[in-house]
Amino acid sequence: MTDLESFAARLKTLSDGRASTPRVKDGVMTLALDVGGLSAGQRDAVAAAIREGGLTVPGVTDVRIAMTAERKAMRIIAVASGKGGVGKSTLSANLAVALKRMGFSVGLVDADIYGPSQARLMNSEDRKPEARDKRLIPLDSPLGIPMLSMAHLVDPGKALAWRGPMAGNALSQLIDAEWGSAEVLIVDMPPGTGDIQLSMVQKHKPAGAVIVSTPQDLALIDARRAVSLFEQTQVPLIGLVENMAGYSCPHCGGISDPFGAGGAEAAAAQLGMDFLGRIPLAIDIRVRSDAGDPPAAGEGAAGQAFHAVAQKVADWLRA
Ligand SMILES: Nc1ncnc2c1ncn2[C@@H]1O[C@H](COP(=O)(O)OP(=O)(O)OP(=O)(O)O)[C@@H](O)[C@H]1O
Repeated sequence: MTDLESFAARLKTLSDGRASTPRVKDGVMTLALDVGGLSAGQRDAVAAAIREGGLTVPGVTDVRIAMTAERKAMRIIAVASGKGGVGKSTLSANLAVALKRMGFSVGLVDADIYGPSQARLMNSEDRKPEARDKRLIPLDSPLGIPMLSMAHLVDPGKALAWRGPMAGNALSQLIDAEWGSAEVLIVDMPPGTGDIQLSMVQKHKPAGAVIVSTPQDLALIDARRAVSLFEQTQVPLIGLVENMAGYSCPHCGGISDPFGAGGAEAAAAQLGMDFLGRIPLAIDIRVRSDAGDPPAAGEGAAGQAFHAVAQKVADWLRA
């Protein structure tokens, strides 16, 4: 076996079968690398390993890699609620995880500029993204979902006192980052229906919106406001998710409905929207979210509820 042949055999492992057979001419090694489905970080790591390996082949002085990928246009899904604290971030994280498990190439943006929580939910705190050609490179979270949050850019616990345009610019930097081959970008929107939300929707034109609400009347009134923001901007509504529905007492097993029952499904029907499902109010969801371990990564009851919602979103994406 020649040195080049033995490198070609090693290349299979180095590139996970993504590289073509290398050719060498006048000391220059050339090969093609399929980077479809890889994040920018993964792509750079594979290319660096190939380059390093290629230069060990006697006579090779340069390694040129042509990266190829079947690029699909990335579709933004905005996850929104009229009011804060209803579980929009929890749903966004779990939706991203569940869609990835279904085979979608997913990215996640925490657009909640003033109260970012995705770094905690996805266990990627204390990390800083790099930038290339003035574009941010998303971080690879432990579950393999590239993501960006304001929490990665500012010191934890430091309050942001930004006016609308500054916050809007920061948000655009997160959305316009180097998302590589991500086909779906889940954007956890800031709560409310003000200027920041409107500018984001007008500028980045989400392919669809998922609205989250608790079954409570007040939350539903706010959810209607979010619906109207997307209707006014002609963003298709994928559907409504009812979060914190039906609490199962871990002691007696009885089910209670602290925020009422069935309100969100009725509201979805009134608004002519699809109802995407119900996520129970469960201690497990709160505990796992705080621990950076999204329930959708597992098989438990809470995970199943998120998977059922994600399945409807996947059907919408494929339709
Ligand atoms: N179904 C649920 N069961 C139990 N706890 C939940 C559930 N959904 C969310 N929580 C908890 O409620 C709190 C608020 O959730 P989350 O941060 O997702 O809401 P949010 O709408 O994104 O809030 P904000 O607008 O402030 O960012 C978190 O502590 C979260 O763990």
